[in-house]
Amino acid sequence: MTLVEHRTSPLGRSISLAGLHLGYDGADVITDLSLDVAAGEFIALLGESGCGKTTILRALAGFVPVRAGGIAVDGVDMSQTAPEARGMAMMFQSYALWPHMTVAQNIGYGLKLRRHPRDVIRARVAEMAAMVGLEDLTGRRVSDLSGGQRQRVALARALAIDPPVLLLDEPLSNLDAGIRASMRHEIRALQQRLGLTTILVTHDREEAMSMADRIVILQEGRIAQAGRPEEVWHRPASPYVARFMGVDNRLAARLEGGLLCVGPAALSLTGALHAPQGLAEGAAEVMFRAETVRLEPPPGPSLSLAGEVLSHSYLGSVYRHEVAIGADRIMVDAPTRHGTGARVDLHVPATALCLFPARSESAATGQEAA
Ligand SMILES: Nc1ncnc2c1ncn2[C@@H]1O[C@H](COP(=O)(O)OP(=O)(O)OP(=O)(O)O)[C@@H](O)[C@H]1O
Repeated sequence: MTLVEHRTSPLGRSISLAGLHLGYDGADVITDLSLDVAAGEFIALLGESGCGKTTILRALAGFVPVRAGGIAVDGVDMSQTAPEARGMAMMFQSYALWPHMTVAQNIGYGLKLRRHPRDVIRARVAEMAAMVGLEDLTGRRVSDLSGGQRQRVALARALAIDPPVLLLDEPLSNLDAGIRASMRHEIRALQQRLGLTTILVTHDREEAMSMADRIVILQEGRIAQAGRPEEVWHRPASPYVARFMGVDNRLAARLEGGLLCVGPAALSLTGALHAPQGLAEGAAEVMFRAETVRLEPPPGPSLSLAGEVLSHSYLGSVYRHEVAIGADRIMVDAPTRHGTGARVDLHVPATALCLFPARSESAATGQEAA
């Protein structure tokens, strides 16, 4: 019987971060961060290097002291609780395995620290090794394993102590692209089967999108947006989030009399085009993805722009063109190649446009886009 079959209810606990301040020495890294995570939910913390993702994870695990605010698990404050009493297992980017120990010794390490009887440890190690597909390698030293196998040992070790909360710090960043893709699915499937509350730190958008129930995008220690992958993808709350989610094209615009105007082009601000609440008339900016631009008018309303191709490159399934729109430059994907100097009529479907107040970088942070 496996670990999973023993269980009648999900393991995961709810986590509540309230007004959290974290930092090192004099400087605050995280300021006034609040976030509620449901039991069994998979959250991805996504953000640029240095924005404080790992600091949040380490504070949850009890390795970074809380300066102000609280960390509650199932409603019980844990901010002063010792790391080993928090019911959380952390899997580090480096895996932090013992190279001189065998796979079995590494997987059983946390159980040994907790002074479980030998036969219990032996049984649990066998169960965990089987769960991550390493049952034939339990006697091998970790130093003689591949990157993907080490990653599985680290995951098995983290899960062996039966943690209600799993903290993953860039767990896949040392793996090559092929293994990374399959491990994403494996970890996600395992997390769902066990019902673990999981918080993943990553700077990889695709990883966050493919694994998490909810993505929390951090910007300089604050939450820029938290939402389902579909929400942050289609309705980024700010230009920062939009760029982070791959919305690379940005053009200056104006809002005038219910119209969105970009140069000579105009589009009615109704129906498919969502404008942030309270967006005033006057200067604005519009953002969209290269792959949403069409060279033929699409069926619904669209913003039509005239441009000149400056350069192109082949991405495999499409050609990416750099196109001049007046003094601006945008990227446009097309199935066929358009040569340098070609004049092109471009159409961006209204549904693909993200509209923001002009120079709204900080002002729009954390606000709803639609
Ligand atoms: N032990 C430490 N002492 C002092 N400053 C630290 C320490 N650890 C991290 N920092 C600083 O805190 C800030 C946030 O670091 P953190 O590791 O949380 O960022 P991150 O978003 O996880 O970055 P990355 O994606 O590069 O891992 C950075 O400016 C970093 O230099």
